[in-house]
Amino acid sequence: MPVHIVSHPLVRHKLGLMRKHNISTKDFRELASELARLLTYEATKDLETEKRIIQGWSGPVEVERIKGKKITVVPILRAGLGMMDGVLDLIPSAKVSVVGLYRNESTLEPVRYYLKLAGNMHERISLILDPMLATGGTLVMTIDLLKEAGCQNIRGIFLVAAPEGIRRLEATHPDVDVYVAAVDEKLNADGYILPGLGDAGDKIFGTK
Ligand SMILES: O=P(O)(O)OC[C@H]1O[C@H](OP(=O)(O)OP(=O)(O)O)[C@H](O)[C@@H]1O
Ligand SMILES: O=c1cc[nH]c(=O)[nH]1
Ligand SMILES: [Mg+2]
Repeated sequence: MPVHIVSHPLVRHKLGLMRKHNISTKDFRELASELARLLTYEATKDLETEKRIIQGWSGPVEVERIKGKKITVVPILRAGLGMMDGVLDLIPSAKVSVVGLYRNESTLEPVRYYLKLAGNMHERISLILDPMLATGGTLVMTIDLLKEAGCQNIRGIFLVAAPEGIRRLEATHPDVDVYVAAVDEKLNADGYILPGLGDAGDKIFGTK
């Protein structure tokens, strides 16, 4: 199943705080980062580990470490940057691949303006970060770019998703799993999620 709704009480509580009208930039930013950290915990729970023996304080001890593919974190500019610190808290050695896309306000189609991916993408797990999955156009274009670069293991972390975006993801990239704090009701005529969070980029960067 490509959509995982993370319903931990801390996630539900923090998302509820983010929905408040007139929330401050500071609070919105802090909560976006905290939620990203919690969602990362879920999005990485199937990573394989391998056993090895190390010298512990009382002698040799068997420990585990993450095996195989390395993770690259993929924030989608701008708003995805607001989730990056929380994710890197848990995966501090991850390489960062930056995808710059904005949504054309009239057509709602994504427009690409920047791309800088880590090397050897075929060896990596991509963890896409964006607070909002609305029509899904931005996510689909990002996955297209990652697959073109050779990445075969892609997952995404979003704070809020719309059913429309999830349907589009399932139709185009059913191999990609997404982890979300909530799936909201629908999109409005301007392509904003209802009840949603409003414009997440503006709220994280304090622009209007
Ligand atoms: O699913 P979609 O319909 O494509 O919409 C979602 C995209 O829209 C927002 O970005 P926006 O274009 O506002 O850019 P910003 O992050 O610079 O504010 C959001 O952060 C997603 O990237
Ligand atoms: O609800 C939405 C939809 C797209 N982008 C946002 O920031 N919010
Ligand atoms: Mg925006």
